[in-house]
This record gives sequence, structure tokens and C-alpha cells, in this order.
Amino acid sequence: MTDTSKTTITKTNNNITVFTQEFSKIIRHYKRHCIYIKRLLEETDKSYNEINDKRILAFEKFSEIKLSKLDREYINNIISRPLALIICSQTYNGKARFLNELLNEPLLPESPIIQDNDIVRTIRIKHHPTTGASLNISGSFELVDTNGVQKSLSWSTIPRDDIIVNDENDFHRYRIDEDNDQYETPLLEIRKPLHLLGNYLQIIITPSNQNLHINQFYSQITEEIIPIFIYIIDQEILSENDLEELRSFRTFATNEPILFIRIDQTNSTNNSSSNTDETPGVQIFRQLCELGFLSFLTPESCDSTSEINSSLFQSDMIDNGLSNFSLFLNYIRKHVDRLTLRAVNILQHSQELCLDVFNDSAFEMARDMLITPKRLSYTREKEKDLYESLISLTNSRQNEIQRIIFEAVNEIQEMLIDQACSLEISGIELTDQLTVKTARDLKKCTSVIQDFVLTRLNKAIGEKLSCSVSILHQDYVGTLTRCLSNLERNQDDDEGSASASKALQEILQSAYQVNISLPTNSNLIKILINKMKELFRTFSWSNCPRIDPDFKRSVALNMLQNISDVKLAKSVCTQLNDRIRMSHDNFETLLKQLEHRHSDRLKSTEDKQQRVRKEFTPKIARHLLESTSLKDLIKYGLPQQGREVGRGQYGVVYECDSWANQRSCVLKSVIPPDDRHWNDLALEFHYLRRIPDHPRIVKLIGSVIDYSYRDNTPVLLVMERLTRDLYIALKHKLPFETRIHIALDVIEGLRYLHGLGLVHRDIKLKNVLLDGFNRARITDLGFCKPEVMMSGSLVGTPIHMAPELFTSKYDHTVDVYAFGILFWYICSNGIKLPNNFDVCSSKDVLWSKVKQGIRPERLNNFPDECWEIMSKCWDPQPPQRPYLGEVQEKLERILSKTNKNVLC
Ligand SMILES: Nc1ncnc2c1ncn2[C@@H]1O[C@H](COP(=O)(O)OP(=O)(O)OP(=O)(O)O)[C@@H](O)[C@H]1O
Repeated sequence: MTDTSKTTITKTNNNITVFTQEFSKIIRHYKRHCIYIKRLLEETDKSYNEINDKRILAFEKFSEIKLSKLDREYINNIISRPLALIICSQTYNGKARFLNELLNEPLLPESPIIQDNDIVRTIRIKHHPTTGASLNISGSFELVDTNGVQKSLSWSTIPRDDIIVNDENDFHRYRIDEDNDQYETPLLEIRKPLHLLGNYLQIIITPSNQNLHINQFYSQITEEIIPIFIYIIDQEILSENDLEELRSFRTFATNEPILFIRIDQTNSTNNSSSNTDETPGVQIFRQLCELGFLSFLTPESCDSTSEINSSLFQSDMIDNGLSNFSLFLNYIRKHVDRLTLRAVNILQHSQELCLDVFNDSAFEMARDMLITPKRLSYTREKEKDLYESLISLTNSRQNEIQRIIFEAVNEIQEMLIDQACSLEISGIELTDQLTVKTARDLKKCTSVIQDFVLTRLNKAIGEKLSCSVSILHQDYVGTLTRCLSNLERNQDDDEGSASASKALQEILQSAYQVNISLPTNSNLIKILINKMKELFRTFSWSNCPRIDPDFKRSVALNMLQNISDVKLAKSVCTQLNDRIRMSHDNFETLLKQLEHRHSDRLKSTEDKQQRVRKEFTPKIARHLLESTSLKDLIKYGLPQQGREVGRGQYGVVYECDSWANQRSCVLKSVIPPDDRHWNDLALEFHYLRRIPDHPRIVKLIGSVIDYSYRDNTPVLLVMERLTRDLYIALKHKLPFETRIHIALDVIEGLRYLHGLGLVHRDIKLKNVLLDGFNRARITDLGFCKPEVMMSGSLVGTPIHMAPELFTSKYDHTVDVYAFGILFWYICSNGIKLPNNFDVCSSKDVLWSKVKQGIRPERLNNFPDECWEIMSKCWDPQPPQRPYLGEVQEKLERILSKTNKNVLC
């Protein structure tokens, strides 16, 4: 049940004005929140459209962040439809009594004018400057002049005849469900000046005793409004009919909560059918728990982690509702807040997702820009190695190839000659003595035997050569192919370039698979045959030889004996060389094309990355700041500004006693002067909010944008309150041990941030805050960003800025540098500038000195270990700076040494 701790507003007393004011305030706030939501939706949509138009994200990624149809519908309904209190009850009189009490006027006739079994039509009540009434069927107005309403506009209570359905005679009945014999009767719409309702709220009184299924009624009335269901209980117990109606409500309006209001019974006759000893309120509470509307558990014990889940909209019950309207107001406030919170949650969720997608894609783009050039140069290098190895192989191994040819000839010689002896020569006419008749035939016989021998020979030589080079190329081709296919994948959807990469792979394969294709390579065979033929041109024949096995043997033998291994080897090598060279040239041309394409693509990737980082991330972060702040405003209202605590460059910090259930906070009020500052603030807020709580980082409690100012809208960041900053603490001096503890705390906080991929970029005395025990926390994450999102801008506080910050290329080690300077102050136990910096007349002089290697001087009281830490931290070379883990270990050693000394 609703808590009763709030101040009670009793409607029967003279504080009706307070009630009206409170009620109107709730509705006004709700409406204002709806207007903010509308603006936020429009702005988010505008940014999303730009992201889509400029193809900043791939289609699938964009679909992920877009609002779903259902979510959009929900938000659109919230921002465009009026609220309506839907008043239901066990009896007509229950509704009438509640409404009259709520409006503080007898608008609806009560018992005995209306009897419990009268059929009463649906009544809609709206605020309007002039009084009027009409009958209305499913949204279409139908002015009816039959009954009293139109005739006497001066009534204060609606005449009985106008709200009663004269069953048989009511010609405005429409059958809406043939099967269940259900009718829709015209709704009575009452318009009159009702300031309690204003323009954004209406009241609908549900019909009584009509054969209208609640489901049917629900879908008719909820089409144009946002409903708030109120169920008046004016009997001792819920009857079977009531239970049935509520059960069916539960099944079709699963997520709609109901506020049950128990009021005194109209007639005091005890009509309870129950025979338990429980008081009526308890019985009804039990019945509602059984129906699933209420729970024996306290609301706090229910899971309330996801506000997006509308099933968490809880029903509630108020006892004695007519005498305690403050509980009613509380419920309405909570209910409308949940409605708007859900809408803001939807937007916030989508914006957060969008920023996550941006972060991932910025990371992917950075990786692509780093790796692709490396892949290209690797490909170039490896192909060059392969090319050179193969060329040198073919040159240096001419002897080996010669030996291979020699071996191949020897190995197959005998078998080849035997096969040649039995070779059938077709298409030649021989004499009885097996001699040829013409010189042409003799030539043909010789040629057939020669071709036979050559083909076999080539095959044997090819196979041997193939084995000799395959080992070499396998290693290279595999890696190169993988590298190329990666390059090809990076070509995105650019068809032309993808096929170039494919062509490149093909060239690579064919160039270095020359040995494999050798046996079937027609060019090479032809050359070998011609070579052979040349060798055989000197061969002379005796007159008309017999084309018998001896002849065939001698032709084959002669051929084999006259083969010159040297010449053949030379020819093979030349062929291989030519082919490899040609493929290499092709490869180079295509690789150049590929490089060009990649360089164009990477340029556009870089543009995209810049836009994501500099334009769209801040834009969406700003929408997100607005939705998160709106959520906090709805939930906790505006924080109360207390005494001023301090001032920074960008805002004033005030005390704030409590806000969002947190005691002791500070309120940093920042008025961003322009879009750039707005964006910076939004980004700070975004990254800060995502950092899980850590004892070494100042906790951000929430934020609110105070829209009550027309221009110069202040953004109020609410944070936990600490005691003082390190600047003030050192001004008043601290013991050595405390200071080392503080240094360790800062290191711990920095390690935590770096572990999350974030760089703080503004470590300085004023950004280290101390609690009552002098334990430190890092604050002011205004420049804190993920490394991939940093665009190399020059940020920070001059004396703490590492020299590479001026080169636009830097990383998390700028925080190590800044810690070095901070540690100098910690060791100096004061706030006086190092002399070496103090002598600089301006920021520019200081920076130029820092670039030349000037650093703070060593003071007399610096122990060696401490000096060593700071000197290493501010090393001009970022990679030379120590890991923070090492610094931590060293500080811990210093601390334990100090403790021992103290003990001694
Ligand atoms: N959470 C806090 N608790 C207590 N005091 C705080 C807190 N945050 C800030 N302060 C005080 O308010 C002062 C101003 O803080 P703010 O963050 O606005 O500026 P800054 O860090 O000094 O300078 P800058 O504007 O350059 O970041 C701080 O120096 C500190 O003394």
C-alpha cells in the first residue's frame, strides 16, 4: 500500500486549493517533460538522419541503434495524447462519489437518483471554457437533442436522463460483436470549465451494467489517450463479477497498473458474503494479491533495476481514499513520472548504443589505418623476396636442372625405347617389305615416333622439376595469399577493388605455380619439341628404311642420345625466368593499384573517423546528456544550491545537502558558452557516467539541465562532496607518509582509468580531492577520453603538459608525465612553482623550455627514490616513462621504509 508519511491533504477540509495546485503542478510537470521528450526525439532523429545520409555507419550498425517501431510509437503517444483518468468501480455510485469529491462539485448524480442496476453510459469529462455536452460514438461527434443536457446547460449535476441508457429505446446503439451480443452505446461528453483538469487531462467514467466486455471498452477508449486506471472499491469485498472483470483486464492490459481506492460503502448494510474474521480492507488486499495486482512484498524488495520494463509500473491501493487525497496525488505523480521516464529511457538507451557503436567503429577504423599500410608493405616485401629467390633459383640451379633432365632421360630411356618399338603408326601405306612408299610418309613416321618420345620425355622432366621448386614457394604463397585476402576484405563494398585483389591473387598463384603447370603447359612443350626437332634435323636416313621395330627403336634411341641436357636446361631456365619476371611485373602493377585504392579508402576512413570523433560523438553525447539529465530531473527534481565551495575555469562548485537519496553532495554549475563547450561537457559527462564506481575516482551522482533559464542554460553536475583539494592541503603542509599515500591513491585511480582505455589528460593538484582521512580521489574528467577517440587536441594545464602533446600524437603516458610533475609538488610539500618553471615569462616560453628538456629542479628534501620516480615519469620519450604498476611498487617500498623508520 502507498506510504502515508507525506503530508496529508484532506479534500474535505479547506485546503482544496492546495490539492488543485498540487494536482495541476503534477500535470504541468508531466506536460513539460513531454515537451522536452518531443524536442529530444526530434533532435536525436535529426542526428540519426545525418548519420544515415552521410553513411557514417554500416547499414547493420545503423539498424541496431534506430528506435524500434514499438518504442517510437510509445514515445509518440506520450508526446501527443492527453492523459485520462479512467474511473472504474464496483458500482456506479462508487464512481460518482469519487468523481464529485475529486472535482469538489456534484457533477454526477448519486444514489438514490441513480440505482445500482441502472444502465449508465460512458462519460467523458473535459475542461473547456464553455459548458456543453454531446453524445459521441467511437470518436465521431453526434450532437443529440433528445435529452436534458442540451436543453439546460445551466445544470450543475448532469440530469439522470442523459446518463442512463434507455435500453430498448436507445436508437444509438450499435452492435459491435455479433457473437457476444455486444453493443456500443453513445458516450456522453461533458465539457465545462474544470481547472483541475486543464488542457492535458480528461476523465472517463466507465459504463455500468452494460453488456460490454471490458476488453472492448478498453480498446475503444485507449485509442486517443494515455490512461491512468482508478478502481473505486465501495463494497466490503470484490464480487465474482468484479473479480472476473479484473482478471480479464489483467490478461489484455498486462502492463497497465491500477490504483485501487477503497471508500466507505454507500449504504451501511453489511452485504459481505465473506464469513472470515478479516477486516474488509485486508480481505480486498488479499483478493487483489491473488489476482496479481498487489504484492505482500514491499516495493523496495521488488527488482527495480530496469525502468524500461513497463511491467514494473505497480498497482497500488489506498484505504479511505476520500479523506486522504495526498496518497492519490503521490500515486499520480509516480505514475506520470514512470510514463515519461520510460520514454526517456528508450531514447537514452538508443543514444548510449549509438555512442558504443561509434567507439567500436572508431577503434576498428584506427586499427584499419594502422594495419593496412603494414599489410601492403609486407605483401610487397614478401613478393619481392619470393621473386628474387625464384630468379636466383632458376639461375643458380641450371646445373641442377640439367642433372634433373639427364636423370629423367636415363630413367625412362629403356622403357621409352621399348614402347617406341611397338608404337602403332596409323594412316601410312607400307609396301610388303614394310618400307614406305614416299619420302613424305617416311617423314611422317619419324615425326610420330619423335612426338611420342618427346611427350613422354617432357612429362618425366616436368614432374622432376616440379618437385625441385615446390618446397620453396609453398611458404611464401600461403602467407602472401592470406595477407592479400585480408587486404581484399578491407575493400568493403567497393567491387572494383575487390576484383583487383582477386586478380592479384590469381597472378600470384599462376606465377609461382609454373612448376606445377609445366607438364601441361603448351608453350613450354612446344618449345621443348622445337628444340628436340632442331637437334634431330641433322639426323640422316638410309634409303627407304623398313618401318619395323628396329627402325622405331633406332629413331627413338637416336633422339635420346642426341638430347643436349645443357641446351634443354638453359631453355627451361629461360622460360621460367621470363614467366616469373612477367608475373612479378604484373604483380607490381596490380599492387600499386591496390595501394592506391587502399590509400583512397583510408583517406575516407580517416575522414569518417574524424567526423565520428569530432562531430557525431559529441552531438550524440549532448543528446545523451540531455536525456540523462531529464531522467534525473523527473526522478529527483532540481538540486538545491548551497554555499559556494570553489570556482574553476568552467564553472562554480556549490554545496548541496542532499539529492537523489545521497547526502553531502556538491553541485558544479556550468554554463557552456558555445557548442564546443557543450560538446566537451557532454563528452566528459558521458565518459564519467560510464566509469563504474571506484574509491579513487570522485563519484558523479547525476546531472540536471535547468531549463528555467531561457539562454545560458546551466548544466548542474552533482558529485559526492569531498573535504578539500590537494592544492589547499599542500598549502597547509602534510606529513610525508600521508603524501606518499596520496600519490599511491592517484596512481591507483590512474591505473583504473587507463585500464578502461581512458586517458585523463588533466592531472594536477586541484583535480585531486581529499576526504576527511586525506585519502585521494581523482576528479574533473573534462578531458578524459578513450584513447581511440582522442583527436590529438592540445588540452591540459600548462605545467603538467607533456612535450608530445604539441605533436598531436600522444597516448596515456601523458598522464604519467603529469603525475611526475604532481609528484614533484607532493614531495615539495608545497604549492610553490618549481623555479625552473617560475622563471618562464609566459606559457609559450615554458613550453619551449619543456620541449628543450627543462624540468622542475631537485629540492634538498627529495629522497633519491622519489627523485628517480619523478625524473622517469617526465622523461621526454613517452616509451621510456615507467609503467604505473612499477611506480606503485616503488611508492609502496618508500611507504614501508618510512613506516619502519617511524617504528624504529
Ligand atoms: N566534489 C568536490 N568536493 C569538494 N570540493 C570540490 C569538489 N569538486 C570541486 N571542488 C572544489 O571546487 C573547486 C573548483 O572545481 P572545478 O572542478 O570547477 O575546477 P578546477 O578543477 O579547479 O579547474 P578547471 O576548471 O580548470 O577544471 C576545486 O578546486 C575544489 O576545491
